[in-house]
Amino acid sequence: MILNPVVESAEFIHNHSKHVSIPKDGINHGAAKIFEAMKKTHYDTSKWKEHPLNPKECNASTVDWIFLVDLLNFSFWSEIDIDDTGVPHPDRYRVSFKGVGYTGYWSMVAAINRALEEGIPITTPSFFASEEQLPDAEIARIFRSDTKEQIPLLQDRIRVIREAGKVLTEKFGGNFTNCITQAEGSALKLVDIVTSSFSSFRDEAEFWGRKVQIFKRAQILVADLWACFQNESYGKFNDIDEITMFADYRVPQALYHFHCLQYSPELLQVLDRGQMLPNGSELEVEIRGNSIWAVELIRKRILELIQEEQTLAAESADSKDQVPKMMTVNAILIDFFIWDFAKAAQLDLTLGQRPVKVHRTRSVFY
Ligand SMILES: Nc1nc2c(c(CN[C@H]3C=C[C@H](O)[C@@H]3O)cn2[C@@H]2O[C@H](COP(=O)(O)O)[C@@H](O)[C@H]2O)c(=O)[nH]1
Repeated sequence: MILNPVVESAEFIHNHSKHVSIPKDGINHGAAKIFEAMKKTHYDTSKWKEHPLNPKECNASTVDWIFLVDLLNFSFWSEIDIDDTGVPHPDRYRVSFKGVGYTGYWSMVAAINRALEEGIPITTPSFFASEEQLPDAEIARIFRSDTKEQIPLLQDRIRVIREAGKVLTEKFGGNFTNCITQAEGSALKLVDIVTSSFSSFRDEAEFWGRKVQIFKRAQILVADLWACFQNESYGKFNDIDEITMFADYRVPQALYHFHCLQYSPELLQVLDRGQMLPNGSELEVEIRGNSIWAVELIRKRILELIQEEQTLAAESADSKDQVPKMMTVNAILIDFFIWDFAKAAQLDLTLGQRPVKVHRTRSVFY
């Protein structure tokens, strides 16, 4: 059984952190709230297809779509929209698709869907590998904005697109489904194949003299396959529960809101001033590593709550009653739930009783 290096890294970061800590009472309180809300909304993998921009069909071309989306799933915070309240600043980067204007993560997805509607095979690796078929200027046009702010890190996006297209074409027969086949049903093996084959997915840092793995985009790539295909076909994994939360900049903000993270006064000042945190810096690694560790603790606590419920139900239910089916809860569903909650409640997160801004790091890793 392969162990997830990200779990071990997260615990190491947690145990060596000076500016970020995890209050135990916060975990118990947050886990109870999240568990109740997940039960109420029957939060499971079927939610993935509900978003208008996520594909409804699940086949090999959906795998291409998920690969490209998670290849580009990084760095959407705006230099213009500094309040970031969820009511988008009119000038921040925005892409309209089917009459709806999208900002943040969804703006990138909207741009890809718009290109496909325009008949551009943007998700085909042999196409996006080729500068002849797809010049840089055409990639810039595909990610064009409704407003004066352009998509962040456009040149890096072009670079990672070319690298991924080249590696898929030269090493994996031009198709990510071949990577999935090589993983032989193991989510962790697929994360390992992705992070060792594509440098833009190798999201790790030096911390206290050792390498720590975060692997946010590689893990969310596997998670999106699992959620889309609902543990069937290209999304079938026998160790999916080993995947951790995805250390972005939005979920840490929500975890702080849920009292599951505690920040030092110095760190709070850095965030409040909107100071840039370099990728791999001590403060940034502490935020990301403790976010992963906090979700591991939340998951453990939720599994205890489910166990308590099952025992109670078994004791009180007489023979004919059906003991309620234990819902699947893993770090992926907790993460997706928190992220969707954070987007829906962004106003409250930024203006609430414990307002904290997202940390500002420019990086291709998240
Ligand atoms: N931890 C975590 N990070 C996630 C996602 C997603 C998209 N997930 C959707 C797909 C399936 C789920 O059901 C969600 O509906 C994007 N991100 C990250 O957020 C940041 C963008 O934020 P903003 O600028 O506010 O849009 C950026 O770092 C991006 O990489 C997630 O799920 N978890």
